[in-house]
Amino acid sequence: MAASQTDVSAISDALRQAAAQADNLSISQLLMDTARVQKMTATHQKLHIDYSRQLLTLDTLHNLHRLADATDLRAHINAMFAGEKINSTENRAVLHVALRAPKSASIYVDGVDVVPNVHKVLTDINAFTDKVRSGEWLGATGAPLTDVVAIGIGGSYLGPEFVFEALRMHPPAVKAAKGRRLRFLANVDPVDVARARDGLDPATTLIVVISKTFTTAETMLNARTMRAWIVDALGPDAVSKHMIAVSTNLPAVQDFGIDPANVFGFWDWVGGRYSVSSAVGVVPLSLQYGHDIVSEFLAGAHDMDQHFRSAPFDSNMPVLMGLVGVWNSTFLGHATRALLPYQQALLKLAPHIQQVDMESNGKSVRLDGSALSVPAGPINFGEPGTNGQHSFYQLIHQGRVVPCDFVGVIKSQVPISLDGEPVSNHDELMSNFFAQPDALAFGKSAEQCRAEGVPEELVPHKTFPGNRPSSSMLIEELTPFTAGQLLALFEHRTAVEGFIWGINSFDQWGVELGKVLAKGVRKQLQMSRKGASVSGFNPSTSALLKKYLAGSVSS
Ligand SMILES: O=P(O)(O)OC[C@H]1O[C@](O)(CO)[C@@H](O)[C@@H]1O
Repeated sequence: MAASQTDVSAISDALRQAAAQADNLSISQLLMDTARVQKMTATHQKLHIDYSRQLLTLDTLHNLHRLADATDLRAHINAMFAGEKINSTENRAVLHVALRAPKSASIYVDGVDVVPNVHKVLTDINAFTDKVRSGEWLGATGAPLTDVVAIGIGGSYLGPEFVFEALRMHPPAVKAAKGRRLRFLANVDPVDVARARDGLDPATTLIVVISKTFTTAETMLNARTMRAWIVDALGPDAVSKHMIAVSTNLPAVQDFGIDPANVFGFWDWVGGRYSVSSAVGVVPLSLQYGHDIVSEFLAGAHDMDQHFRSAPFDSNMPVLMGLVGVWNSTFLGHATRALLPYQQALLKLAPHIQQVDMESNGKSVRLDGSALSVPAGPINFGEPGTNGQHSFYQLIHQGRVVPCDFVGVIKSQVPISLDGEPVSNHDELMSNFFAQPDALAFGKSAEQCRAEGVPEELVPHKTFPGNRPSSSMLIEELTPFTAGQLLALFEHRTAVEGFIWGINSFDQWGVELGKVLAKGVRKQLQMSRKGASVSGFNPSTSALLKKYLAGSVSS
């Protein structure tokens, strides 16, 4: 891709100069400019975003768009959709968009159209999950399998859990899930095993082992643990009825003892954290909600893919959110950003986006291996409102500056209105959604405090500096379709930022070292349980290990 380095440097210089003067800008004054506010909004179907509370002039926005052009953002997006191997350190295409493409589409990797295979797997999943849901597929005792434990971690867990929670109270999903339970088992902590199977009966439980590699230590130990639970209760032959898998590693699944007929595949061009639209999400979600609902979710994600691919950048939601992210992170130097959905059904959005964004853009080198000279991906965190208000909002109002992404829903999935209350419960929630961005932007001056009669010694404590940036997104209603749009929107925001920074957002070498060191510790614990002394570690780790071994039992 032939980005002009001269242009990029010149535009970056202009943006750096604007950032150096950003302290002179006042969000409250910028917000009085109606034309600017109108310009800094975008609507796509049932999604609307307002980023006018960013510390950003129209000139700077223009320069961010120039930066997008100079870094060949359009070409990068096209390369991703075209199946080019843009994950260069793993020599892989990045095609989660193919997972939700319609049957009529064609997307090629190494000269092979992948769309027919995607739909073949979807058809197989539909057939299998229909059988389980209808009671045609029975467990070893002849009982229907009403409960599902999905074992997986990272991308093989967080996305499916986000969608599961987003739809849990959506009335059609509630109806479709009647009589069924879906649990997730991610952590290798035995407490998580106990929590996942608490109250479940092996005779009515289906275990779905989800792992792209089928080598992830946590998932494999949890899978062996749950296999033992099934075998102890129902005998070894029960495994074929009670355990299925989702993986790209068929031989390893077979070695584990799962019937190859009950394995749903995907492909190396699906990154773990981008895999919720593959069998990784589709199998557990279809078991719970049925494939009609899951199809709507995929259609929503596809719709956002199309918007991302074809909308002009000045109305392209993922691009606009990405440009804001680059401005805040690289130019204004904000190390964090918060994702604050005012919607309990989105309680797992922030944990999922944490992985999508931080595993993707938590990088310090460019694609060519040279060191990045500017900070890239920020620390992402978040919590649903209003819970977060009673947790960490103190800091975001009066402590550090944290750019915030507020997400609100117009129509509640489960409206409640009580006689005698001034507003409905949802309006109460949304009062906070509208108030918080203004509290961050406008703050409260010492003069306002004094005018309210605040004692002088308390004035500094009760003053809010304001001028804190945020964006607000409104979604008409949270449905499978809009949940899919939302997922793809945040996936593509991350890609936009990574493309502009010139990093590889699709590898994750940073997770490897800790896994390797854990192997050495595991070996030491195994030997020490048989009496060997601790050796080969630094003094701090040795002392901690000895304390652990002295205080714990081996089981
Ligand atoms: O699906 P797998 O192969 O078990 O991997 C699980 C997770 O582990 C990672 O490789 C590293 O944490 C993630 O990228 C991935 O989502």
